[in-house]
Amino acid sequence: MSHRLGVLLLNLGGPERLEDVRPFLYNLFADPEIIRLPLPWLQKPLAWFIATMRHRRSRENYRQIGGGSPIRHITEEQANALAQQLYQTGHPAQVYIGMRYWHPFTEEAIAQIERDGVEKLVILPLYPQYSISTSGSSLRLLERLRQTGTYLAQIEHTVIPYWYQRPGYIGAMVDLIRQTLYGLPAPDRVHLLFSAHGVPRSYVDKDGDPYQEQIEICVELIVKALDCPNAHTLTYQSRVGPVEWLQPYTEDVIPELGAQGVRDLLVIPISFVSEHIETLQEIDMEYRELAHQSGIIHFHRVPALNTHPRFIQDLAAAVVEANTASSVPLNQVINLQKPVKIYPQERWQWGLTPAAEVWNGRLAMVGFMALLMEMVTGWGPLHLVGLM
Ligand SMILES: C=CC1=C(C)c2cc3[nH]c(cc4nc(cc5[nH]c(cc1n2)c(C)c5CCC(=O)O)C(CCC(=O)O)=C4C)c(C)c3C=C
Ligand SMILES: [Fe+2]
Ligand SMILES: [Fe+2]
Repeated sequence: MSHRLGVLLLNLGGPERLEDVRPFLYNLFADPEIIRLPLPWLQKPLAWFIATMRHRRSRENYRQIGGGSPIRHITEEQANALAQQLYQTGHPAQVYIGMRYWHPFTEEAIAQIERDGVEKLVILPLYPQYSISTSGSSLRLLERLRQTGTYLAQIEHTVIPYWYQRPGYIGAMVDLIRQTLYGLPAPDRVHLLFSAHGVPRSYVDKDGDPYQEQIEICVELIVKALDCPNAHTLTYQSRVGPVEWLQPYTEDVIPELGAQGVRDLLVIPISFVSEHIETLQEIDMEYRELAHQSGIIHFHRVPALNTHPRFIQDLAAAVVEANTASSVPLNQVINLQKPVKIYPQERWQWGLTPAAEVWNGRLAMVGFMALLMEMVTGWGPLHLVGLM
């Protein structure tokens, strides 16, 4: 029995034009998986506020990479390559893209899946490692869409929650690293710097986010398969906001390596599978400049996988395996992450516990004073701690 198969690729999305930056940032910060507030009613005003304060700086970064994010374009190429690979291996499927914070939105993808009459859906986040803030956020949105009775409720679905350990993906990464490394004039002098996107430390320590563990195992698998004598370090980049994120920070380690005498550095972005602002601007521009200031003479970066054939073949294989194995439903994936604490604010809403009341009072006062102060003076605690 053959079902009409669909594959839904999940990704973050990015602004396509400079005018999109502010509404994109609003969508991102309005997501409780990205900023976790104990008070649900503060989420949207705060998102508006941060988007308003941050968009100029963020827009300047997007301007430096040509006026918008390439993430949609590249994800579309990945979707086309995946559809072609599936077709050629005898598993024809329609491939859809559902972005979390920009077009094409996940809701739009589900509407198209309905129009096409897809009967079985394989859900594939384009994040190799699972984080509450990325795959978790998208899957939770889908689960909400399922529970509210959209077309998703009527069809069979299965989730591939992470795939950081798949030999095909590891092999594709090793291919790309070798290509870049052995294209350099003195490969044996090169220090390998694996740079993963960070998350707040509390996601891992308090909420059980498996992200850090998956990143660490992934890097070890790559290093083992790479089988070369070069020294390597794992760091975390792109910190936003006041709280502590996973350490060590990329921007601290680059000067340390320079001080230790490293002169040749190869940066390997590890949590992204397509080029986007954090590779093209943060690594290629900011970290390059930092490296040169730190005495590192030769600074290079391994390109993102994009449509690397071995990578696409492995995604196709993962889809076929998921489609033939017993299905992994959305609610099971989300529950699997126990004791992950997701949407704490929903819990706050239900119970007017003493703790909630104390926090309500306390935070309402402090929060509003701070917001007012910033709005009036343009300078306040949020500003100081670097969210903007
Ligand atoms: C594995 C990848 C990613 C993780 C983990 C992640 C967590 C995370 N991100 C922010 C804040 C921002 N992210 C932004 C853009 C952005 N982030 C990722 C990936 C991960 N984020 C991608 C692919 C993109 C899109 C890039 C593009 O090309 O457009 C932004 C906007 C850009 C900027 O202003 O710097 C913000 C802000 C948080 C707070 C977080 C974990 C809680
Ligand atoms: Fe991010
Ligand atoms: Fe980021």
